[in-house]
Amino acid sequence: MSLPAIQLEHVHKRFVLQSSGYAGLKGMLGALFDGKAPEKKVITALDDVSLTIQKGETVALLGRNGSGKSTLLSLIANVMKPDSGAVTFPASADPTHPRLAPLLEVGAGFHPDLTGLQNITFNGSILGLTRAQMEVRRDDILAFADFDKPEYYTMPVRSYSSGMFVRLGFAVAVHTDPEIVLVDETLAVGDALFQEKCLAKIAEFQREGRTIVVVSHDMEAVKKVATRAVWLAQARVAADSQDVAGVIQQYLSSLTKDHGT
Ligand SMILES: Nc1ncnc2c1ncn2[C@@H]1O[C@H](COP(=O)(O)OP(=O)(O)OP(=O)(O)O)[C@@H](O)[C@H]1O
Repeated sequence: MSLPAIQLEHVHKRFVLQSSGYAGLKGMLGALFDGKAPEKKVITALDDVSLTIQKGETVALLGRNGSGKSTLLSLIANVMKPDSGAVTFPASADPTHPRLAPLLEVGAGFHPDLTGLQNITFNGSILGLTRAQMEVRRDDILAFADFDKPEYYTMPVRSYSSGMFVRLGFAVAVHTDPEIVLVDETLAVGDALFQEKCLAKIAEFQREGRTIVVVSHDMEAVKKVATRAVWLAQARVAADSQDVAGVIQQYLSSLTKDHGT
């Protein structure tokens, strides 16, 4: 049996919110005058979640708003740490830092004052590739982003439209030879044509046997692309199976039950 691509073991994640009725300085002063400490609200986003994802699987995370899907993606993307438990990547050459394409907040690693061209190497280095590796990919990245005007390359990215920004961010992320691809479907990238191109790229990643984790509320899309579905409910895994249609059915019937119909 080969080593898993992603392993989550007994992962817990909580968020602590300070709530004093007022936010910021006003809240602190209010609390001082009232003589009361601000109240704390603890939100459990993930509660003892264990998952083993094999190389080449396309896993869809399903669940209602607030069930913990984005938190789970952020932990895999290493933008957040679990409070306890472990997230590792045993099949990767570096089991703590695999090559990831986090298609979550694309362009988040761009420096606003650098040009598009400079950001390709800058963002690439954040995603684990050398300058030389990014330079080889540069023309493909610019073509993928539909940057057909040379002035786009030399403008600082702070003057890009939001569409140009995410197109370049997406193009860089998908050209980093990722072992693991993380997709948040709420990411609306570019126009309909560009979205089609993104979906085609994800299908290519699947054919190449890369590991994909996708968060989606679009059950038809999940049925088409996922090889396994994980339903999160109230911060825990409620169902996990390669019978994707079966997990969707369980999830959807829980929604109808909750609405009393
Ligand atoms: N940075 C944060 N600070 C405080 N609470 C947070 C933070 N991020 C998430 N939460 C809380 O953790 C819980 C899980 O949130 P998460 O975004 O993971 O859910 P989700 O399933 O992705 O929801 P959605 O379908 O709406 O995107 C929610 O109650 C949310 O309010």
